[in-house]
Amino acid sequence: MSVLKNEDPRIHGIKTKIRVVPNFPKPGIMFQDITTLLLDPKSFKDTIDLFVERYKGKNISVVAGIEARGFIFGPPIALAIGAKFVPLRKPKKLPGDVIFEEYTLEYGRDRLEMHVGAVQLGERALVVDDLIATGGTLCAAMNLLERVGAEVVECACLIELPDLQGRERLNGKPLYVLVEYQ
Ligand SMILES: O=P(O)(O)OC[C@H]1O[C@H](OP(=O)(O)OP(=O)(O)O)[C@H](O)[C@@H]1O
Ligand SMILES: Nc1ncnc2[nH]cnc12
Repeated sequence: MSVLKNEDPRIHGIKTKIRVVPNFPKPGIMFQDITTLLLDPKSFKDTIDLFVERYKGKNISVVAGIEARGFIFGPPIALAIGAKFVPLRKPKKLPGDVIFEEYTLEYGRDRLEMHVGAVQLGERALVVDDLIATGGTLCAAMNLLERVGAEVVECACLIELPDLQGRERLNGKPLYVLVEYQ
């Protein structure tokens, strides 16, 4: 993990709680495991607090969380800033009418779906996930929101893998991350 100048002192604690598992789920992947962070209530709370401090008062009406790990961080952020939470789900999980976007991953292909009617024209949205790798997932999430006329204010992730240059797929949308893993 890199140490950034002037970074919030809580970030160091957060970094130490993320476990890196080599060769999972495939050879060559350095898997960033946030389940170890969740075992430490202080670091978990610090993570949520840092996002809430950034987004409170920014007039965000919807937090869109990406399945599965965006469902861990998105809802507490949404509650704390007074926004609704919209789950962006993997295929065939949502019971109502959906729109979908397909994308490629560091280790495969997938699709995200969103309920029609969950987000209205003109809403201000924050997209939340645990990690950006190639950026395909966040790009698909933003496309879903923009297709229904929402404004994506920012994407927020706990971890960025900068070597994979995922930011470049976000079409200039701002991305806020707490931790970079080189
Ligand atoms: O930037 P990208 O290359 O698109 O990759 C990032 C995505 O990969 C991981 O999820 P994964 O698809 O493994 O699903 P899971 O959370 O259901 O395990 C991670 O939680 C992000 O959602
Ligand atoms: N290296 C990684 N660790 C955890 N989740 C990921 N999603 C895509 N790449 C990942």
